[in-house]
Amino acid sequence: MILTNSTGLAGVVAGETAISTVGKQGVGLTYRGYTIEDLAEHSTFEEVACLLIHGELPTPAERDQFLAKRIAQQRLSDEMMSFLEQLPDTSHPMDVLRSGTSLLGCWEPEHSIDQQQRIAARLLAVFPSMICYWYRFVNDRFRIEIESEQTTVAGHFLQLLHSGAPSEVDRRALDVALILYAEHEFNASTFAARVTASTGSDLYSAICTGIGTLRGPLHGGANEASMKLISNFTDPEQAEQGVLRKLARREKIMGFGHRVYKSTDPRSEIMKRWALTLCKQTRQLKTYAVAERIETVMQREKGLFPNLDFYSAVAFHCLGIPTALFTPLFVMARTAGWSAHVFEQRSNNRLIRPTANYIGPSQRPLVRPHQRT
Ligand SMILES: CC(=O)SCCNC(=O)CCNC(=O)[C@H](O)C(C)(C)COP(=O)(O)OP(=O)(O)OC[C@H]1O[C@@H](n2cnc3c(N)ncnc32)[C@H](O)[C@@H]1OP(=O)(O)O
Ligand SMILES: O=C([O-])CC(=O)C(=O)O
Repeated sequence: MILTNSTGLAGVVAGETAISTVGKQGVGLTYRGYTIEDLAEHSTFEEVACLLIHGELPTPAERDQFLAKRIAQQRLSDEMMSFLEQLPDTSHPMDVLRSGTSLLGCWEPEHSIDQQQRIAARLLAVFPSMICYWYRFVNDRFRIEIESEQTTVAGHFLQLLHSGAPSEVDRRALDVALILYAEHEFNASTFAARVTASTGSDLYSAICTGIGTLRGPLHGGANEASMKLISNFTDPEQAEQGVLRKLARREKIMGFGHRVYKSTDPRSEIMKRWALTLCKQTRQLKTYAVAERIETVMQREKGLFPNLDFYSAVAFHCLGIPTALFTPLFVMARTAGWSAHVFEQRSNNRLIRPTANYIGPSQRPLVRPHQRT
């Protein structure tokens, strides 16, 4: 038996993948051999989703076909809209997506593995409709029109949220964020989704597992926590003092550090440039200055660098996206990666079931209820 004392499975190789490489020798990220820098510069989220799900970048004809199908796949059934309207106003948006996914699994079940790619495409297309329909209903008491001429996740999401077509800069900024969020090897939510898939379960269940695991602040929830932190400060000096106080109390600063990357998260550098563009455009350079000062303090005091969640929070904020929808955006992107991993797990499956090092009491006689004191 191989025994590891690594808490949190840090550094443990738990399987093989041909989908992405994260931090080989501590740096860099590739999706199926393409660098994240190239994909963020020259590709779109829909192309990246095809790359992850089908294994190769689409030809222009395949891409157009994928986009054309999206319009129908974005639709919400009357039953789904009625369900979303009945959820409590206080629901956590991640619970809305997780519950919506479960229900879709009841209405459009996966009967056979041949349907897996169609279901992944449907989930990618329907998530912006689902979350925006619910959000606008709860906050504006308004039933939005789900039809939009937007053929991309980024465009559709922004159009439904703001009731108007986004500018090209805004749409592209969100598109790039989705590319960066789409896939990340054996991160906690993807690994959890693979465990679910390894039992022979359906794709909807694996995606629900991913959503539930992503929600926590140590993983996807960090983008919302980062924004809450940044919003506490009105200027860089105040931010420096606030972060120093938190560090003195041994509190974690969300949006910093990473399990695999050791000196930088390559996605953060790309997102930081977009955050600056958007802060300039919306005249929120104070917010950018606060974020940059937090980065400086974290580097100086802890040697820690921002991960993707930190500057994504600034960019999403400038796009007028409510903080509560930041982690759902992560879901919209990561569904591509989760799906690719489920397909890969299924293609060469063996039940994922490690063993534990028992540290409880040694065997002992049962004490009957009347003898217990
Ligand atoms: C897209 C993503 O999901 S990226 C991750 C998003 N999550 C966050 O941003 C949450 C904040 N960051 C963290 O909690 C961690 O850095 C993680 C969860 C990302 C990685 O965790 P691990 O590899 O388990 O590192 P761990 O939490 O053990 O930290 C190691 C040391 O660095 C410190 N540290 C790590 N991250 C931070 C942080 N953000 N703020 C302050 N200290 C930190 C820890 O306190 C610990 O210090 P100690 O050894 O003195 O106790
Ligand atoms: O890889 C991780 O542990 C977390 C992360 O950055 C991601 O899932 O994008």
